[in-house]
Amino acid sequence: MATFQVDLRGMVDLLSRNLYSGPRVYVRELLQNTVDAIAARRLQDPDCPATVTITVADGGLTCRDTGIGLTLQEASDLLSTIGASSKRDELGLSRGDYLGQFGIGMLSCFMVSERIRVLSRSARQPQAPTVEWVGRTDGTYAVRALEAGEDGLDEPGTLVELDGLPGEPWLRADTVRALVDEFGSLLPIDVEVRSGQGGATRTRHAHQEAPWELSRREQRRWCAETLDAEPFDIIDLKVPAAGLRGLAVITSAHPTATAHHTAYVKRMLVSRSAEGLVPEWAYFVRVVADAAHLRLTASREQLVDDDLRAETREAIGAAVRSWLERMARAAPRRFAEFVAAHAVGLRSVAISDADMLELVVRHAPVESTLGPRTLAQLAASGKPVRFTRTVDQYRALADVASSQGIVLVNAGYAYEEEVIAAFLARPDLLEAGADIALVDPGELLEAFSPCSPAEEAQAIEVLMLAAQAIDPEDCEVVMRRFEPATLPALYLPDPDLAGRVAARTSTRAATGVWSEILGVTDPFAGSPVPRLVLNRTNPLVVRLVSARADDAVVTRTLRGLYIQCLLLGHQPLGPKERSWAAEALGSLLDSALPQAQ
Ligand SMILES: Nc1ncnc2c1ncn2[C@@H]1O[C@H](COP(=O)(O)OP(=O)(O)OP(=O)(O)O)[C@@H](O)[C@H]1O
Repeated sequence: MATFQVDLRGMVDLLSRNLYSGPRVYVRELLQNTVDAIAARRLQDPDCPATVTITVADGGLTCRDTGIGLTLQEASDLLSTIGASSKRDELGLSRGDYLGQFGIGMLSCFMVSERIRVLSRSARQPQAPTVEWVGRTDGTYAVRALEAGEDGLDEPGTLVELDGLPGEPWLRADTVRALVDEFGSLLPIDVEVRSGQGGATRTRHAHQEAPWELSRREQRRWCAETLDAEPFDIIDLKVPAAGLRGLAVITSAHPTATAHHTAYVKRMLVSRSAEGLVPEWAYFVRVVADAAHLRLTASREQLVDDDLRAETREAIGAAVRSWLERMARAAPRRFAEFVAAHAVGLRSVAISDADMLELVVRHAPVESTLGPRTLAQLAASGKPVRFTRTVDQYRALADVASSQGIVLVNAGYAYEEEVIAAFLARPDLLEAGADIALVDPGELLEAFSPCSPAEEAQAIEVLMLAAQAIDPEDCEVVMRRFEPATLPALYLPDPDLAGRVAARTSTRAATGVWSEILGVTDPFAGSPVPRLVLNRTNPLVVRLVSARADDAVVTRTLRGLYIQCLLLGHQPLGPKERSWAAEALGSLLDSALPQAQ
């Protein structure tokens, strides 16, 4: 049977240049091999030295470790076969003790060097001579045992030598130091970087404490420096199935911001933009963690999207949820602060996420005429609850609704109405018998007491004048008795006013032409218009209907009341309404000032 032919140069190119996000990862692959080699040597000699020395000189780099080293046979088999690794068991499964598994990491060095030279002495065969392996980007290699008298290694371990491409910036000493810090700061081995004349400049790296090993105060400082933000809170994370230890940092991130998590595996940095570690609803969480058992992609730059990662995500979600629940119970003020900072985000997620909806319904208060209340509390209040679509409607109707025993909810802020709709569609969350609906001005009007026939008769002239003073298409003026008596009039806007006005305007424009041709009538002509309800219990209204004032005065008063209601309800004023406002104010000032002599 024939076997695949491999174009070696293409293969080397593919695995070195195209697998990784950039050349910088060569430092990580070198470090990782040293860590694995030291781990392997420790299995037979727990007290063996654990040091790595990286020397940057003459445009090249060497990396010397005190690891297990390689025999001639191992060097031929493992370094010369793409995909061969000593870090898998007989069944080809990755071994938990090691970081490597794919047998390709070394090839990443070809991104920065045409040639890789490895000198190695096996700790298993201390008497054997040093082995030399030299590989090139064209896929050729040579392996041999050094002759007596040749410059080999004095002690077991491995030295990897990279020539460096001419002018290669990734091999500059400061870059190498930064990369060692980036990938290896938490590693439990001594790493030294030497540079300058005779390796005179020496810096020590690694051995740093991980963020989750620091005190809370240090963790906060770490967050401020690394995540560029003061955390709202920090949660300790432990997910034994994934061997995960870390922190969930609660940030003020926006739901649309991409969640970047920092993932380490066995204390080696995998990624600062790891994905899939928290459920979508927890968009405000940034995870910093080490997860020994999570699988990595071959480039080792992302976590594999598998069942274990999903299980881990669930567990982290549960930890965040119980943090939220705990805070809602034990520190309501702080919780309110959190909800206020994330109100829009939490609600936007709640619309499509059942768990978040439950949380929002139970813990996030909305503005209501009873004060700030959660939707769950309102549903359990036993009172009719009506919500408004805009903040202005809420302001206009709040007092009147309360006096009618109706609880009014302001659902005028982003996503509030959608959250209420989602809540109403969840019978499992909704209290039986809860009465929650969109406010209907007609319903409010019906709840007002009608005037007596005598009062009606008395008001008939004023109401007829009203139909001339204010265009009935803009607003219909009616009279009722209602509380509070201090309120002379109430403006009941159509809950869908904005949409209706826009539709009517466009229909008017269309029907202007079409009604003539097709005889089409304005479909909005019969729809409910906003109403101005005069309050017969208010002394000013009583005076208006009982004193036979001049028509002009009645007109001005009615328009004045109308403008006052519009302003109170933050309704927009058109040019006509603005001129009425000026007129009303002008006549007020006029009557207040003494007449000129
Ligand atoms: N510093 C070293 N000391 C001892 N053996 C080494 C060293 N570097 C590489 N090796 C040997 O060479 C093999 C191939 O290394 P390479 O970095 O290509 O792959 P890997 O580490 O096994 O897996 P991965 O591709 O996941 O990194 C290793 O399995 C190991 O046996």
